[in-house]
Amino acid sequence: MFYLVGLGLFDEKDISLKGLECLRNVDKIYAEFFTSRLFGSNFNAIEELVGQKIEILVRGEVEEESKFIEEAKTQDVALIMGGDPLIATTHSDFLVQCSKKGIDYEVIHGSSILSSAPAISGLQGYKFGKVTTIPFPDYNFYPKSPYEAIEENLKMDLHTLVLLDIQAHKDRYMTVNQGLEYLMNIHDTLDRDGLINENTLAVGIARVGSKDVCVKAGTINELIDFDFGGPLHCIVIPSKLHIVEAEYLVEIAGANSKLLDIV
Ligand SMILES: C[S@@+](CC[C@H](N)C(=O)[O-])C[C@H]1O[C@@H](n2cnc3c(N)ncnc32)[C@H](O)[C@@H]1O
Repeated sequence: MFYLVGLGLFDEKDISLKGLECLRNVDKIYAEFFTSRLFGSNFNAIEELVGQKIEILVRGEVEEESKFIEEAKTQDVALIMGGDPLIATTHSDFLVQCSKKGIDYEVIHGSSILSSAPAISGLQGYKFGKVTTIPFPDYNFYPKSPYEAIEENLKMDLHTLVLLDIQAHKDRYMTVNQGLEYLMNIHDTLDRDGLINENTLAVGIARVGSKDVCVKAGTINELIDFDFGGPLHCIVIPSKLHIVEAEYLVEIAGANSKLLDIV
């Protein structure tokens, strides 16, 4: 049997009781931490909680080799990861592989950044459009697509959740500041008036799921040098606000109270 188990957002206490029961009973546990990571936990704490060793896999071992699927023919094997296993990851492919090979499987969901970041931003979940991710730029690689995705959402009065790149093998986790800088660099290269500029309202969010969660709203100009603290970070770019959303951003997320005059 093959189990896909989401660990949730921040530390080992975010594992559901169902997930914990499963992990205490399987023969083997593998982990991938390149799609997300629990920053409030260390690996030993998870091993101690589930009572057995866990093997961490790198991206190639997960996406190309998938040896855990073969092993699941004869044993109970679990693959664990941060967040929800089937949201913003390619892990649905493992279920397809299991189905084709006649291997039973079960998914144990975890809290996902895709619901928790919109929730803690105070904006209405059903008013979010396409999610986008800002990648770490590289030589000849600086895609405009994240900027354009936000623009498309803004044109339809939809908020945007912006995820930020993780390069776990290099221990690099993009910050809100780097993400906003990326958007401003794209803005500066446009030969037209882009919809996102330094006066655009943004919400920087850090460490969702922890007691130390940070939710700070302001213009890009105000947030670009703000210290959001340790990882993980993401950004929300709000579109047209309802008064209830604006009140939350002012009261909870420290936005300038002038926001209430313009909704
Ligand atoms: C690919 S997504 C994770 C998807 C995961 N399967 C899920 O359901 O949450 C990873 C990105 O989400 C954001 N993220 C994940 N957990 C976070 C957290 N606790 N606080 C803030 N941002 C987070 C970061 O931008 C990170 O790079």
